[in-house]
Amino acid sequence: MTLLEGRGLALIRGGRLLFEGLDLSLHRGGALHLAGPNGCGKTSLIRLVAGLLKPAAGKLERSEAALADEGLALDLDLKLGKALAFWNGPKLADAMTAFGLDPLADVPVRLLSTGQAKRARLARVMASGSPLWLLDEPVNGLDGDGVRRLSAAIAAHQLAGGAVVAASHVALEGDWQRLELGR
Ligand SMILES: Nc1ncnc2c1ncn2[C@@H]1O[C@H](COP(=O)(O)OP(=O)(O)OP(=O)(O)O)[C@@H](O)[C@H]1O
Repeated sequence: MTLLEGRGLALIRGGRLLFEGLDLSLHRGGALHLAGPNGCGKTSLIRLVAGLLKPAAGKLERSEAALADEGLALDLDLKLGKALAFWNGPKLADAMTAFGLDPLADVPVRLLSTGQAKRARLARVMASGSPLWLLDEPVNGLDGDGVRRLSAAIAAHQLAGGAVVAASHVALEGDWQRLELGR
């Protein structure tokens, strides 16, 4: 079953054509790595897939999706466990454990370190139970343990029939289709 299908996509930002005639297709268990130089449009494409930007041309269909980007989307004044619970994700407990966040459940979000906050963003996506994960630079800020946890979470998600789109400057563990933008 297809979780993401884009045909003939074009995107203009700041008056500049970032891409056109772009086709995307992702099935259950699939993983798509968006690569390319700074400014080529990786984040913009993730945001387009998330529905936050409109294509100038083309058609996009997708399943329910969850996005982890630079925005934290968590209440800074709440304890992490409460802040994540706000999203009512069906897999919250599993997601907190998967990203090693259980010991931080009572720490206010505003006190989290960069890497801890990154783990929280990723846990929010996993907790959502959404079949399609959209991850913008998911490895940035993670330590080795965090990267391993992310790889394991992605592999388990794929095995369960989910799919992932990730924009990343670094190679990601596992079997990814690669889409090079900016060529
Ligand atoms: N809000 C905005 N308004 C206008 N132009 C924007 C906006 N955000 C980004 N752009 C432009 O869109 C282009 C693509 O940016 P984008 O962030 O998608 O690139 P990227 O491939 O993710 O880059 P990086 O590798 O640096 O993260 C850039 O030229 C950027 O200046």
